[in-house]
Amino acid sequence: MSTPQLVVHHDKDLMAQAAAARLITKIVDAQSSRGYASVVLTGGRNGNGVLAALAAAPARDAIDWARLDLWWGDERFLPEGDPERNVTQAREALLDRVPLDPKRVHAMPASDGPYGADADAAAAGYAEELARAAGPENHGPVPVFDVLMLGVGPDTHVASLFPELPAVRETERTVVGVHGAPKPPPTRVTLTLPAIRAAREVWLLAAGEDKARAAAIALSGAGEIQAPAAGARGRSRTLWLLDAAAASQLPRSLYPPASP
Ligand SMILES: O=C1O[C@H](COP(=O)(O)O)[C@@H](O)[C@H](O)[C@H]1O
Repeated sequence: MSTPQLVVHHDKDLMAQAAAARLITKIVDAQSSRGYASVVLTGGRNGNGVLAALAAAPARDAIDWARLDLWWGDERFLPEGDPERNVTQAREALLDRVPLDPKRVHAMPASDGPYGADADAAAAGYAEELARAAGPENHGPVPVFDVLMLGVGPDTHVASLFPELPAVRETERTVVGVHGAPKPPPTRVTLTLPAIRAAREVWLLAAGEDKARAAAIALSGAGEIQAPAAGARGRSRTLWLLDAAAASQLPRSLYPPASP
């Protein structure tokens, strides 16, 4: 697993634009070398900020949208179309504006979907979908994602892995149902740390003052059960993309100081 690297941008808009530019390059590179790219989206303010910046970037047309697989790191287990669902927000920010192949858009099940209100069954169904997409070259039950993005919550949660809850302790399954989440809605579906760690690159997004404590805790040696963001690592790269406000409580030794 890779050691976290940090990039600190001036403010959250710049952070979102820079992350979007970085994502375009990654997707185009993967499509050029392998024919397709595979990206895991996150919900939350920072994740949706990156998607909105991508929608506004002229270079977005460099992406072959029909050869892009989209997955989700977690979902709020609510009815289809609910405005709080991560996929609904992603559609609004970007997905409805680009020519994706609907078969490659792998939304997590809704609470009125094929598994009804059973979040554990929905999680098992999504795990099967991931396993079906994993080729023999992937050596595991999930495809090797090119980039997996995670918004960092003020309590250090990533995806729907909240401190001390059972989901963050999961070591076998790739997707689990979450019950009693401290942030609404209480019922969710999430990738687990083993699934997250299958990604080539994991990008943690943290912008805003309310993320400063979480970033400092996760990057200062906390355990992943107490601070799930600390356990989110990519195989070849773990990148924290922050703005100055979110980086304000980090020890200066963790990133180079800004130029005068
Ligand atoms: O509920 C969620 O929260 C986190 C972080 O969201 P933010 O608004 O505090 O940035 C998000 O990453 C996750 O996908 C989402 O379900």
